[in-house]
Amino acid sequence: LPTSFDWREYGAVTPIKNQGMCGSCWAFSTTGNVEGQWAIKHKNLYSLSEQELVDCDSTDQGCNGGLPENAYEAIAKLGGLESEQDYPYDGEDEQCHFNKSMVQVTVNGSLELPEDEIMLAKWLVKNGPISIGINANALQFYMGGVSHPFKFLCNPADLDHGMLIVGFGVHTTKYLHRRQPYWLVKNSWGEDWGEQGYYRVYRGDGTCGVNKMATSCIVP
Ligand SMILES: CCC[C@@H](/C=C/S(=O)(=O)c1ccccc1)NC(=O)[C@H](Cc1ccccc1)NC(=O)N1CCC(N2CCOCC2)CC1
Repeated sequence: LPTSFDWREYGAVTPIKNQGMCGSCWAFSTTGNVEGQWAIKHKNLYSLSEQELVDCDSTDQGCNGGLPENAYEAIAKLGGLESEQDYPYDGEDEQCHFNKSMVQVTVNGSLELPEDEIMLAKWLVKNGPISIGINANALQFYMGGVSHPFKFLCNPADLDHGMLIVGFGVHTTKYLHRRQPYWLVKNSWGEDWGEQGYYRVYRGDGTCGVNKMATSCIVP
């Protein structure tokens, strides 16, 4: 296992997006995973439509929340995902205007990944970015660095936010030279949030439940 890895270096990650005032984090977590899986398998990176999921995935609740696993299933049932430009994001629940002839990518299944963070890192290096559920308590006040809140402040059982792990690394603290393994996580709250839109969270002790609901789609 390498010390660090970053799928952004391999063109498998689109720029940071912004979900606005809509609880569609689950849709961004889903498209981020599908974008990565497709790019790695087909060698081309497309920005994919979250709005299609918000409007047309009837197994989830649009701006009131959802689960990536439901979304993968919905994409397969609908017949695929349109591109961001063909079905642009509006950040509110709208009438579904999915056009099957405009489908950019398709999905034909999904995987639940192990909770073991070493196995997750190995899977990431081999296969690509991973969709996760996480407890977002530590995100409200995150100003950068490696987030490692106490368990009672970030209950790993209370997952409420969908995000995307795109890589991992180790941060060595300046003064005490303490090694902090971290996950590099893509958020969907714009580039002004966190570290240019990204979140680094401690890797190795299930912080905030980062390992509790790791999934990926399977692309043909
Ligand atoms: C109101 C929806 C909020 C939204 C994220 C919004 S957010 O804006 O990113 C944010 C998050 C945290 C703090 C502040 C802002 N959260 C979700 O969509 C989260 C994302 C998630 C949670 C757990 C694992 C993976 C992904 N999901 C949800 O909120 N869900 C809604 C309830 C649903 N239930 C399924 C069983 O039947 C009853 C309904 C499950 C998914």
